[in-house]
Amino acid sequence: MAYVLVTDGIKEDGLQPLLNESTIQCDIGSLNEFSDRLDQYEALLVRSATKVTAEVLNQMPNLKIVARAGVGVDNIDLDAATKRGVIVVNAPDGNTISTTEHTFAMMASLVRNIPQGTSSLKSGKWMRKDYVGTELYGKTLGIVGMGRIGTELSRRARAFGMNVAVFDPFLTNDRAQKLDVESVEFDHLLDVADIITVHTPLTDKTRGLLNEETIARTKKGVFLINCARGGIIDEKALIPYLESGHIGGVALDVFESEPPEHNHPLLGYDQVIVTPHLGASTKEAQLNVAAQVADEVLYFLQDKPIRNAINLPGFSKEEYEKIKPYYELTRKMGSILSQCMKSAVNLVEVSYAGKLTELDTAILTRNLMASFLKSRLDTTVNEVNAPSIARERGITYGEKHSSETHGYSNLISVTVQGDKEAFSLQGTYIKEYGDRITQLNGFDIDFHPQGHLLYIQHNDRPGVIGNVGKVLGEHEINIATMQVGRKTAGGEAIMMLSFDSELPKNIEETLESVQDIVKVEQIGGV
Ligand SMILES: NC(=O)c1ccc[n+]([C@@H]2O[C@H](COP(=O)([O-])OP(=O)(O)OC[C@H]3O[C@@H](n4cnc5c(N)ncnc54)[C@H](O)[C@@H]3O)[C@@H](O)[C@H]2O)c1
Ligand SMILES: O=C(O)CC[C@@H](O)C(=O)O
Repeated sequence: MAYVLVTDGIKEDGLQPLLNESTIQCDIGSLNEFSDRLDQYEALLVRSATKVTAEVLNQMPNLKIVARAGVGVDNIDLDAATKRGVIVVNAPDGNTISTTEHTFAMMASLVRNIPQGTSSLKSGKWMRKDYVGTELYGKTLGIVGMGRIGTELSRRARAFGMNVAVFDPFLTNDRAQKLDVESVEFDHLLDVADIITVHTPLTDKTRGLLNEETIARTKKGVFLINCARGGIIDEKALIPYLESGHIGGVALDVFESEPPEHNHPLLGYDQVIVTPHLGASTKEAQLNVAAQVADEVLYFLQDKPIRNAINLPGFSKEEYEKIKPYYELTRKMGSILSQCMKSAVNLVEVSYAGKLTELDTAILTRNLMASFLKSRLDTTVNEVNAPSIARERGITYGEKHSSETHGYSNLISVTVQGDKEAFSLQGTYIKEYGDRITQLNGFDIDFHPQGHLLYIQHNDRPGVIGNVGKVLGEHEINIATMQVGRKTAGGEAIMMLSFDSELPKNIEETLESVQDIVKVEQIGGV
């Protein structure tokens, strides 16, 4: 039975895939309510209220996946999760339309004083002169961050006859042209926009993007909107410009601290309209994000591919199908390399050739590194934390795509480099034969990496192979397969033997005492 905890009132209708699964027990409530059982959960589903801190992760030693029913993962300590090997997934597009529509509604309300008019009329006044608005038609909307929401918003703004100027360092000219928007530098956007709306994540680069200095550059009467993350617009910086009348109005759905204090200075200004982080609060969005994360968690618990991991390279189902056969091969190669090269390693180089160059191989390299490190360390290592663990241990690794296929349709070549020695391995996947190791430390060889293996380096002399057979026979060890390889007659040679069962621990020493044998390594668990 897998235990899953669902918090923050994630919409139950969307959780059906998890609730209907007989091998999963889903508890619904808060971390506090289930504090005596936190150690049993493998999956945790949250919206934004639950703070998944390093401390919470420590209280959940069995946790393997945190799923955020929404986009922003700023309530999750990603570094701590990654270090622990906990996968973090989100629901990246389930609430895009709702948040776009909310932003648009905020913009329309802001320029036409709708909230102010509503409360004034409800308080018994009829103030038509005070609430003269501004048309959207013909105005320039400045969008900072042209991702999912920025893009959807630009379409709606164009439909309203607005000009759209966009700043996003990752936006290509081609895409800007297709979307019929003008891609501009940030300073230019500040100069030309009548309304500025931010749709970036909150990062070190975007925190305080609109601050005292940058707001000073904006047009007099500018309207500012933040339905992304509190802090992208510096709240304090707004005050002098609201006082002076430079800013025409501000619409905020998000705040630096949520909820904002009831005497928050911005709440006192009539030109400031606010909603309590309602961007994603529609029936449709909540159903979408709940269903998206429920599917992801279910797939994960069933060992199926997940698509929206934040701390793993993402790939589609189609890509996964293509990558699957090489996944097992890279796992085995990592394990063999780690066991053959017992000394300290400071560099791992992975090269992909043939069909593999058409794929996103980053996940394969992570898998290989995880398997390589796992054989050496006594901590949880997986594709998520392999990069940070390698860094911590001073191991640099990299991958490249190469044209050297050596006649195979696909080929993975790995070299691990230490201070004094290096070790290399090549492997391929052949549909009819499965995974094969085709070269080991420069020796051509061909074996299926499976079961208990013995790697022997020796001098190419008559009788060595017979002596190995004799020693193993004396220990009643039955050889399943044997492969030999050499570079030149009478020079260095290797043997790779496989066995049906585990070998005695001391067999390496016994074999190393045989004449002309240079080195023996047992390779287990492949
Ligand atoms: N109010 C809500 O309820 C609500 C709901 C959903 C999303 N959000 C927030 O909205 C924001 C946007 O969401 P999205 O789904 O469009 O994200 P997204 O990842 O699709 O888009 C973000 C865009 O910002 C751009 N960007 C990053 N750094 C930038 C920088 N320094 N300057 C300019 N552009 C930069 C990226 O290139 C990307 O195109 C996020 O902060 C998300 O958390 C809020
Ligand atoms: O859970 C929510 O309603 C907030 C969602 C939103 O901020 C997000 O980042 O997806």
